[in-house]
Amino acid sequence: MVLQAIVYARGELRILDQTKLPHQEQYDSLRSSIDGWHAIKEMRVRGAPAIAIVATLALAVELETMQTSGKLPETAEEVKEFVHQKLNYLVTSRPTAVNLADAARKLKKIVDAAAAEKDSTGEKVKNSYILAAENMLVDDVRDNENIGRHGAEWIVGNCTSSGEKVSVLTHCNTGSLATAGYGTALGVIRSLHANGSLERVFCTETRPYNQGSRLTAYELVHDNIPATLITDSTAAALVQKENISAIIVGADRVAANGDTANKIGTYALSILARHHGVKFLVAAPRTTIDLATASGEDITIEVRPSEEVRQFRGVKDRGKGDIDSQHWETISTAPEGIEVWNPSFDVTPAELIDGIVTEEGVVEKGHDGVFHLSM
Ligand SMILES: CSC[C@H]1O[C@H](OP(=O)(O)O)[C@H](O)[C@@H]1O
Repeated sequence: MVLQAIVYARGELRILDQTKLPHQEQYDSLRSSIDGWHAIKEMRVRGAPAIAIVATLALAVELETMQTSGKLPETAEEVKEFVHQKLNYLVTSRPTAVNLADAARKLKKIVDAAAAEKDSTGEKVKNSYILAAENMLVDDVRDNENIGRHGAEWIVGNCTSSGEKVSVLTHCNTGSLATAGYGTALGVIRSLHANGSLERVFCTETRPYNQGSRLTAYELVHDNIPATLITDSTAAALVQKENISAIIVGADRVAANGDTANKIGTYALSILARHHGVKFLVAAPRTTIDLATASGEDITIEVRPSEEVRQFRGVKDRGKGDIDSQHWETISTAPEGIEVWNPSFDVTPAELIDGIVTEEGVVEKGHDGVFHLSM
């Protein structure tokens, strides 16, 4: 059965609460942009593409409900203004990933055009928004499958001698739980596995939110892909001792020069890769490329609550099938007095990135040593 983090039908949106995984599969209904904002802020849904899709679909559900309950404003201008206001609110949920801001920019243009049409109405503007938001959901899965194909071909062509299987290392979660489906870096890994080229994937636990041990491991077990979970601090020993052909990660924002913001710990992996002569790839749809941001220095890095570091959310396993939310325990692992710095992302400089895998293909640096990116 395909793993679905986002379940959408016109007027209805449900998300798999990722704070409960891997032990509990609970879907939450989102009925408004406020519901969407909180789901993203609380990381019940996370991952750059998934954040954009859930936020924009939450507003689509809100608009559809307004119409079915007779509360949708009559005029095109009023609905256009409402959409602008709600998108401006939604983009404040998390600052680093660019996909939501990119989607908001595109959707504002779409509703502006719909509102400018002769004899436009509130309903016409609403419909233009909903259709565009629904298309983004469909486009994301198609883009991820193309990313997977291009990335797998590149790795086989550049990281192995003919016929050899590859072992790769990945960080955080970039799969069906971070997107509308299939995934970006994990999509490349799925494609390697599907074409028989994957020996094994190693995934880091990705402290402090544990996207790797809780989410990526969950996806790999679900898909029966040969995988080994390691702590973040084991990565260097792994690359030193194992034949790792490539390290492949996702992205939250790729600046115009190729500098890439991704989950904290990514920069360290890029240094490790370069030291050992291992290829380092970033996999992301072009909606993650932000040409308006010149370099990584200009990317806002989200700093999250210190409790995420101090505390560890564990579940008391009382035997199969006996786990539910009341068994969740939050165990404090550090004294209150210690100061905590908890940046959720870091920036990997373009010079340490060997390729950026997009749905159009793998972008490598030119003879001038720089990436030439397009959106
Ligand atoms: C497919 S993009 C996933 C990207 O987002 C993750 O961050 P978070 O879990 O905090 O949303 C991580 O940086 C992944 O690479």
